[in-house]
Amino acid sequence: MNLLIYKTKTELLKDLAEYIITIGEKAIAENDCFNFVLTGGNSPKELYTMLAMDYREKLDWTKVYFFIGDERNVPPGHESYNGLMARKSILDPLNVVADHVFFVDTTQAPEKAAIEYAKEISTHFKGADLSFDLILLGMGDDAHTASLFPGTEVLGNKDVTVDSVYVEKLSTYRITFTAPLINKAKNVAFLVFGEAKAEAIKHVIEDQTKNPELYPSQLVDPVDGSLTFFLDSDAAKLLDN
Ligand SMILES: O=C(O)[C@H](O)[C@@H](O)[C@H](O)[C@H](O)COP(=O)(O)O
Repeated sequence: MNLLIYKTKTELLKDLAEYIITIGEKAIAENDCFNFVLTGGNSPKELYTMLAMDYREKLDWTKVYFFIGDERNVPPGHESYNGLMARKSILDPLNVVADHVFFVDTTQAPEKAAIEYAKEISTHFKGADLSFDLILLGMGDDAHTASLFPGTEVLGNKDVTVDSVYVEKLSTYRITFTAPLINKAKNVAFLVFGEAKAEAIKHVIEDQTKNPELYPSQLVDPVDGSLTFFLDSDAAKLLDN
């Protein structure tokens, strides 16, 4: 596990953008494509815009396939649909073509949407191991990641798949990568900044005895891949030096 702590969010985002480009270049050199899973939420918006604007010429974006690690149970045009945020901040500015975008079809019921999304991903990987080149993750102040929320059934899903889950505290369904699917990735990177996340980060990174029911991000432990935390000093403030 790599722990990278930055004084400012700007420094963090620049380094993370360069990290993403480096992984993309390697994936394209090796397999002529870069399978890149975006995180939802607010944290990545600035990063996505930076990639689309400042790093437009730094990667052959036509070789990138974009996925989303979790989705809310709202229509695709809804303002809180993660896919819409991704379209606005990076996909449309980079003119990404439709068949390079794999998002959750939330016009279907959550369970069906999850099954369909898992099928699409499996078809994309032509039945081979579902091993993404990079999965970008955010983290909530309750230590959830993707839609792996504390105390939810999906935490116990041992399948390498996409699942639907009812999240009591939000009174809504979510569709999410399971922890085993995340852990199949070649590289996983958390993007976490701000003081509100400091308590969660401390538990996720420093707890000797893991308690993933309470701190689901502790489930992220790639089988063969790399795990890197990109934190600002506020999010890292409770960590022992
Ligand atoms: O659908 C989502 O909201 C995300 O995938 C979720 O896991 C997010 O990464 C965290 O909730 C952090 O969200 P912020 O970046 O908005 O703090």
